[in-house]
Amino acid sequence: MRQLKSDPREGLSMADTLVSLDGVNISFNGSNVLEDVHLRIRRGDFMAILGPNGAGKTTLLKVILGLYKPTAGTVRLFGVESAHFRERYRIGYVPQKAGSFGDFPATVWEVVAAGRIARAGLWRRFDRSDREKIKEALAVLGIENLVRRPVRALSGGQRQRVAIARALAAEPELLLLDEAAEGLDVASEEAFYGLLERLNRERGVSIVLVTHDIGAVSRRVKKVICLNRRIVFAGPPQECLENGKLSLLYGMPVFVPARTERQIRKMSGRRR
Ligand SMILES: Nc1ncnc2c1ncn2[C@@H]1O[C@H](COP(=O)(O)OP(=O)(O)OP(=O)(O)O)[C@@H](O)[C@H]1O
Repeated sequence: MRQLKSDPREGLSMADTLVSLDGVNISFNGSNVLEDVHLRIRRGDFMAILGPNGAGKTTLLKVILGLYKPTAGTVRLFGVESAHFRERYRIGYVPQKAGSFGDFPATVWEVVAAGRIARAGLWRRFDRSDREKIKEALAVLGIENLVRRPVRALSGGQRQRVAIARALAAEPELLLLDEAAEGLDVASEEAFYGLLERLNRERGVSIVLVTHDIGAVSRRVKKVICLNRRIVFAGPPQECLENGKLSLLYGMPVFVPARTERQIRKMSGRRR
């Protein structure tokens, strides 16, 4: 296993670089979906990936997760080449429509406990520390009171929380979320992004989320990646909004209405 000690180009310790992609290409049926992607995800990052439909956002997450193998380029996870990386539990994933669960008959406890298997292993019984971590994940998401309920009987917002608690039960250092707020009403969406912000700030979980809603996330994320096969912009959200980068990304004028503090207070008030 090749373990890198430092990132010579940037003078940073690899301990701070959770994911690095260099010159990553991937193609399906002969057409390029990602081209020459260079990306660093660092400890403490809170990053949004934006881009039009079919831009390769989900593919990028799947490359990081090791689900897709790039046709060219290198992927390193926690300093280790992806093909040799064995500690997959360090990266949590909430896929698109993760909260749908269909008619799955499991309870909230069972679904969240299943997330712990990634860390505990399939062949070992849960010990006290596993159960504590499951309880903690439920508590962080504020769903301890739902443990006995079948997930299929929950609201969309509650199911999203279950999906995230399942990912958190494995104590990931990096959480990847793919359009996880889709289908939530505006107030639930605000609460959801607030929760991610707290996970990032208070628990030190690095977060990368794919979203179409720059308006909702721009106040919260520290960095925006604009992807359209290639990374066309990487920087602070304000710079992305001010310099017409989104219009370039989507190939048409884009106006992002910022939510005012008053609107947000009103929405939060409605939830109480
Ligand atoms: N396993 C696969 N086999 C073939 N083509 C694929 C596969 N996965 C993704 N693609 C193609 O790659 C392109 C990018 O897909 P991807 O899901 O990454 O886009 P996206 O930016 O997440 O889009 P959206 O915003 O619509 O979710 C699409 O044209 C898709 O059809």
